[in-house]
Amino acid sequence: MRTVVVTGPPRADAQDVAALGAHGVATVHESMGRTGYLGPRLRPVHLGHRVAGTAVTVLSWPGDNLMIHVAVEQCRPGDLLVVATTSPSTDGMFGELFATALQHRGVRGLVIDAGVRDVAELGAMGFPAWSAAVSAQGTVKATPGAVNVPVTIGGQVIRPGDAILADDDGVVCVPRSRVADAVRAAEARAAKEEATRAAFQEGQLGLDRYGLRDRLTELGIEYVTYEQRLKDEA
Ligand SMILES: O=C([O-])CC(=O)C(=O)O
Ligand SMILES: [Mg+2]
Repeated sequence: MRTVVVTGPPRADAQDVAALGAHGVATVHESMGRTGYLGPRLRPVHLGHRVAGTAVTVLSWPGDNLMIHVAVEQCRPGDLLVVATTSPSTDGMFGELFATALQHRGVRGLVIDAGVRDVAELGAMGFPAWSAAVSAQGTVKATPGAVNVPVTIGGQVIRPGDAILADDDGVVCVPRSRVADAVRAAEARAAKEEATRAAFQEGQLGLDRYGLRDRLTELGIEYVTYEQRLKDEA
């Protein structure tokens, strides 16, 4: 593989990314037409974090974290490191030493389609990470890869500078050119959900609020009393 390190790619607008971070992953994913979600394999290493940042991408050989070291130098405050491997791997490519270096550079977190280790230390440092695995398996620093090229995780293409939002529900990628739109859409959805929440707190049913009773009729779903059901079964 040819080693490519792309320096200084344009990032999504910092204010838009900050506004995105006010919303949950599910809200943003839904409001973008159910796109961008990296899938359930990417799990939070620790619960309770919600971060939004701009992607610095890494394509690494499995079991080799050389390119993560290269990528650290490319990171700026507000970035979020996104690591993919050229073939599936669960090795523990990332731990508290990397997190220390990234924290020093103002990096908001890590998304890695492989393993992390030093889980207790990452928790104590408050460094947010989402990974496909937790693994103590050590790795080498030997093989070329790429930094700041498009990578694919969970079927989603992540380009350098895209906005990444991650929380307890997982990770969503918003293309750099769509972040402002995504914020507007998320705000609209959040307002709609706020009204729904208030209605549910008052006891309104989803069946009525969403007009689902007609749907049940269309689907031919019948209501039968328990007694009738017993008779029918007899
Ligand atoms: O050094 C490594 O290979 C990964 C690790 O454990 C760390 O970053 O602390
Ligand atoms: Mg370590």
